[in-house]
Amino acid sequence: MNENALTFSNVSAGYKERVVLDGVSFAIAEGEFVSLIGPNGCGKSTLLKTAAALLKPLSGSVALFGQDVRHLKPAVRASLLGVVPQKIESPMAFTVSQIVMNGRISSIGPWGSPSSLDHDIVERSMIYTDVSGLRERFFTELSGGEQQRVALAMVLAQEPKIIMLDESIAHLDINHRQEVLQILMNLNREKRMTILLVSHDLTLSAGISDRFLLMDKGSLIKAGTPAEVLQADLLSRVYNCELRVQQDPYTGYLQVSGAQDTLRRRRKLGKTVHVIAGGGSGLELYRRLLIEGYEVTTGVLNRLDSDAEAARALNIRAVLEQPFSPVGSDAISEASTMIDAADYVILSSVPFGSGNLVNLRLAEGALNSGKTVLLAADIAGRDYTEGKAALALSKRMLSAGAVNWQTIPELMSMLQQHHTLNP
Ligand SMILES: Nc1ncnc2c1ncn2[C@@H]1O[C@H](COP(=O)(O)OP(=O)(O)OP(=O)(O)O)[C@@H](O)[C@H]1O
Repeated sequence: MNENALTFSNVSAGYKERVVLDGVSFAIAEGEFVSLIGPNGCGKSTLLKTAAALLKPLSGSVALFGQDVRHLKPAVRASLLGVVPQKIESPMAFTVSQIVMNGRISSIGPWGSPSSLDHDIVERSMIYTDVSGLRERFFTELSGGEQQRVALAMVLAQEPKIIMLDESIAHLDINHRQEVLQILMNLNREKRMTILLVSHDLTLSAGISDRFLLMDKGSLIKAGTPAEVLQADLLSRVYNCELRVQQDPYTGYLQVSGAQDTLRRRRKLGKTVHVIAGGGSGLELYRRLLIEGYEVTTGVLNRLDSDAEAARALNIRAVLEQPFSPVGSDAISEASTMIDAADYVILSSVPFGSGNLVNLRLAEGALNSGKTVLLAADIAGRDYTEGKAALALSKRMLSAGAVNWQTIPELMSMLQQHHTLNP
């Protein structure tokens, strides 16, 4: 049976007041090649820093080959784990060969001098990563991709049992990326080196990984084979955009795409969407609708509402009412005119109270005049009106043909389908 190389047991970790990792548990067996994926800011680098004992867990524990990382002496830790960071800082004076020799420090010791074996290992690591031609150059004067290859050479020289790479191949050109991946795969297959690769290239990772770990907002939300994790619905939800997963007919590997054809669609669509929002619930909707090429109008909003500020910043026409006032008749008639000119009316997940219930009535009017109305689901938890009037109104609208939406990617594809069928 495989021993676990890395084990996270219910780990929470973060920075000062900010908790980033929230109860993360997983194990990576020795010899596995695992890709860690997830949107920007979800906590991937924080997870790596915690694994390398650069961050102390607030609770839970991290073990390397069964031993708590915090109890390992630095030299032992370096013999088990090497991390190639996103970016490495180096004092001006270090040359490439000095940096790579740093990888040997934990075995040489602070007062020792490199043996011929150390020199051989450094040489081999530089040859593997194609940096031996740069050996006398100062590290800080190298390009981003060259620096990444030197950082990898340094970690290879460390000869650890696990290598973790934090998007370290992102800056490499296509040739060097293939080479580095080949080196990692050879180390993995021939020397049973365990690899944990933080990656934003899901297709590339699908072709080389035994398993994926998918993170979102500090939690590990799915772990499994590429086929188990690379599910279009799941990825679209986590990355908050429309994604497609297909199998390459020649290699059988999974390919994740979507950006190109949505990009092609992103021109002016000649369709207007009126958004009923408030309290910040409209911001992401405005942003996504504009990017997709819709004309957007909004209201009625109170003047100091954060959605009113967002609409102004985005040049979105908005019907505004005085701060902290219920929606008055002038604003209602202005909003009705705006809604008449729109192709769709979308209600965000705005809370309803007596002051803005009229917005829901405006949407009902639009529905009754034949417009497509899409309501954010689960209004019950946001209904602060007397007698749950908003909930009753939304039920009536749903039975008259309004449609519920759950997530923004789902809403975007509903709109897309609708205007493909009704150009
Ligand atoms: N030194 C720090 N101090 C305070 N907050 C931090 C620090 N480093 C990261 N964070 C925050 O922790 C969260 C997770 O960051 P992290 O770098 O782990 O994300 P990530 O998934 O690696 O992102 P990316 O894909 O953009 O590299 C982010 O909200 C980030 O702003």
